[in-house]
Amino acid sequence: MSESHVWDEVDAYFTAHLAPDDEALAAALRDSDAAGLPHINVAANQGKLLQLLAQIQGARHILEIGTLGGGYSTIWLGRALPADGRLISLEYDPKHAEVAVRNIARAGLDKLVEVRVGPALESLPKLADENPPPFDLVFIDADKANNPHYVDWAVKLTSTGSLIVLDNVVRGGRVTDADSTAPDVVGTRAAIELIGSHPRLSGTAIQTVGTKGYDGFALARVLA
Ligand SMILES: C[S@@+](CC[C@H](N)C(=O)[O-])C[C@H]1O[C@@H](n2cnc3c(N)ncnc32)[C@H](O)[C@@H]1O
Repeated sequence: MSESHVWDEVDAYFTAHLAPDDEALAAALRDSDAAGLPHINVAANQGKLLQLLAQIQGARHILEIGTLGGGYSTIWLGRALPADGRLISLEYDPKHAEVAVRNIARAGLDKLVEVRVGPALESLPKLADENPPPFDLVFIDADKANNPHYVDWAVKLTSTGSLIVLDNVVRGGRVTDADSTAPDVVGTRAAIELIGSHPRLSGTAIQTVGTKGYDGFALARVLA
């Protein structure tokens, strides 16, 4: 039996009052489960944070790297968009993408959201070749080893005032380990240090605790 923590109850309380799942979000998680996909989506109150950040940005163009099958964060973010907005979500695994596309359609977001299948480092240059309008918000939540490359691409595909959100930056505390050779730690450290030293980024990182355990995220604003 898994241990119960006080923060699980606190998250349940916050979520019930501030970020309850509706039918489309609950069904997305159910379908993702039924397809045997891992439970590595953001928590509901984190999804609501992403939605609020997109709304605060007045986002019309959102880029997500790492869709998963629920399309769960995608749905939270997609709901922040105006009717002429656009969200492009990049997903490596065709099975994840297939389940996500169904969930996104059930949430009524298929006109606004496009899931592109393939390794993000191949999808990103293709996307750049299309000369898209700058993305107002980029949510990075895929393979952590490539985090510095994703931050780099995010800077290229955004403009002054855009927001970059990088998820899961704590790595169970291992992010402090400069000697680590674990790809997720090395990638996350490189991304944090890139944000810290980049002349066009102003960022911070926050540790969190909740239903997803001990975790954290970084935010970076794109400067002129
Ligand atoms: C943590 S999950 C995304 C969770 C999702 N953002 C949510 O909160 O609902 C990470 C996803 O990134 C995908 N991924 C892993 N490596 C990738 C890559 N190189 N390019 C694109 N997607 C990748 C995985 O297949 C997985 O579906």
